[in-house]
Amino acid sequence: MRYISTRGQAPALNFEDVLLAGLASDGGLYVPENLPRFTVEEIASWAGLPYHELAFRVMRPFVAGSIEDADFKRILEETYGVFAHKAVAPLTQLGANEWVLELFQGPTLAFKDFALQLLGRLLDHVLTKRGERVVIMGATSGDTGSAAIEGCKACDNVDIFIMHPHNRVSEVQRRQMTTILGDNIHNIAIEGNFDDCQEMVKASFADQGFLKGTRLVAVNSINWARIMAQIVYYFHAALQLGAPHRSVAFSVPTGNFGDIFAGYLARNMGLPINQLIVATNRNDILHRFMSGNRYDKDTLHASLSPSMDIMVSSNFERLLFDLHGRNGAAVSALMDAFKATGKLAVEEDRWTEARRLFDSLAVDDEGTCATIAAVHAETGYLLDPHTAIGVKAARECRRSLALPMVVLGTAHPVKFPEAVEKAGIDAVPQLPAHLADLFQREERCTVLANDLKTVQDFVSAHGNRGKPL
Ligand SMILES: Cc1ncc(COP(=O)(O)O)c(C=O)c1O
Ligand SMILES: N[C@@H](CCOP(=O)(O)O)C(=O)O
Repeated sequence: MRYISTRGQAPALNFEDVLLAGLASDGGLYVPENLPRFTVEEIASWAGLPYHELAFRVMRPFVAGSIEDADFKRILEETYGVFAHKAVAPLTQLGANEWVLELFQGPTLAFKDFALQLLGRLLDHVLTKRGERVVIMGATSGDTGSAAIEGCKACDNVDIFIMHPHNRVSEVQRRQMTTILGDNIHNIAIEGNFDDCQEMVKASFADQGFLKGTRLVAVNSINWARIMAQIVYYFHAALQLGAPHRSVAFSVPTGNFGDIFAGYLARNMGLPINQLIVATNRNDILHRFMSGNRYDKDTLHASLSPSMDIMVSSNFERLLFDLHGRNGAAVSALMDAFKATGKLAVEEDRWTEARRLFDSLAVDDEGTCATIAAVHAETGYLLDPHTAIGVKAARECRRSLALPMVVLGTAHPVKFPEAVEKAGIDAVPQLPAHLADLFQREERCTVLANDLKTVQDFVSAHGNRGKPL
């Protein structure tokens, strides 16, 4: 499998090189040159497989030629073996034909574990084979950071730098990152917002002089391997609900557009998905695009669903690439114009094409709390604020009551006690046993100004097991 850039100018890479990358050298994102497509018979034959075996079948075409089958099988079994639930991603029924896919059974209690526990193991495998050390720089609004640190903490060949917006992640999220101590783990609180952190990661890929020759790797969803691993659970959920002989709809709490883009790819690989709902909080640039063809930058607001406090949505570019007939020059021109003006719209027929599959809704904090409270009263089930936004959007935007609607349960409510309390629910859940002493653990974190050079100087001063590069 070869991977090409959405901007058409960077060299094509194989899976191993795309895993060890981030943004392409032309500023674009890597996508598979040709997407595998499975037949109805093939998909049907996967019903009932354990999660890691399904994962092998769905992802094998993407890694073939770079990772040996036997190694990949072993890595997948190890990755999903650490999840708390034996189904890995259990489905819980909320209402009539309405389900939550619990993606928070991994070690850091959010959907990021599905890709990042795998990414850490794949990096370890490839870097050990090559005898190469790398630096990772990642931006997090709360969940990617802890999952990436957990996934990479045992990798001898990695120094990982995670930037989060200072005071804009929940306390549980912050402690999940800052209490993992190791001389190759570096938490940075940036005096800015998530977009500032993400922009610094992207700018660092464009100019890597500060790394003095050490390779830079991404753990955010700009890294193709993140998206690849997230495709699997769409198959896992849909197969349990009658696919491929029946269509299924998904409502996806959305920020960087990575998770829902994985659903879009699952559909293009043959899974019958009839609707994808983009569920955002009040940071609603994607809802404004889906509902009115306006992708215009706005002020980034802090909300009760902090992981989705994102404005510039990385993976939207991957959708634009497909909407423009995979024409890199057209995407490059659009992205240049967006950088200059902060605004983007596409031709009417391309937007109509997107609307055939996607619907959207923006839900404010009040609507989020009301949904947590209503679902708790109806069923006793406690939603986290991100999943609550997905449920609200599913209920408002659903096209067919006859088809199953699956809401991606992207995080465990224990990570967001503030939203649970604001929803009027007293019984805030307990941290699971492996995190029970989280509030007693020592924290290590450096606060830095919202300034690229300051951050890059910090990375070059600590990028070799805490010592200078
Ligand atoms: C809990 C949670 N829900 C939803 C999202 C949005 O996912 P995506 O950025 O892939 O759109 C995120 C972070 O990205 C998250 O951490
Ligand atoms: N919500 C994310 C933001 C980063 O998104 P990513 O999927 O591109 O890593 C987070 O929790 O950090």
